[in-house]
Amino acid sequence: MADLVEKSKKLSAFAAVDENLKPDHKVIGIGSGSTVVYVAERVGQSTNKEKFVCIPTGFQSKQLIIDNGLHLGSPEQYPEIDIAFDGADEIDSNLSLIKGGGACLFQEKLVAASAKQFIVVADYRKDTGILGKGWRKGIPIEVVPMAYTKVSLELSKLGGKPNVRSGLPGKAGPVVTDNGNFIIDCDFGEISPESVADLNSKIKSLVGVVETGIFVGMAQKSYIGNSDGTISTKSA
Ligand SMILES: O=C(CO)[C@H](O)[C@H](O)COP(=O)(O)O
Repeated sequence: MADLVEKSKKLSAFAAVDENLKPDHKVIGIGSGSTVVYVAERVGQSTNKEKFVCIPTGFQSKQLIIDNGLHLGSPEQYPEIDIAFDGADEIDSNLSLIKGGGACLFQEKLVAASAKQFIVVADYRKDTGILGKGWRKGIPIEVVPMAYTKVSLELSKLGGKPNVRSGLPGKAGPVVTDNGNFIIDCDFGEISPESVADLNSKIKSLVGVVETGIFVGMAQKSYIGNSDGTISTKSA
């Protein structure tokens, strides 16, 4: 099972890079997580790799770029990105995503929003069609630390079950993001594809919320590695 999942991650990542990375691309967004490890590996195998500048979505992503011998850039230097690749925690039928399982959602959204093309790579477990169906930990929401109780209260009023993400066993107290903030995981149950944008706007409007892990209308194409060794693609 674990081997099948790993193979499908690699399959999706390699196919996404091979089919979408073009000779005229210069600035590439590299996401976070275990699937993107294979994206960075494939980009690093490119004969053109010297001319790429790669923009990370967090600390792990930065290390992947360096370890694969790629040039590192920053979002400040490159507000326009030719193409970005990233993983997802769940994907719905409209290519809306839950992201932030690795607590990198702010920079992931910044990079995706700066990219002309945003491609999602994932194994077959992520493609459930409905957000909240397979990913039961809740929507990751990055909040300014001093606002976490206020935001939690308001998320409850919106019908969610908020939970500040713990840093245990590695750290006593909450997870602290690369930006010095907390993550609230808020369970809203299953979210129909039609109501995702509205829920996202409501969460985003709460004072203290830096960004949500709901990505609506951002992914242009998904590459899903299936358990039988095939790949399914979908375009928005
Ligand atoms: O959003 C993310 C990190 O914040 C990741 O993209 C998401 O968690 C998917 O990770 P993986 O490829 O390991 O399943």
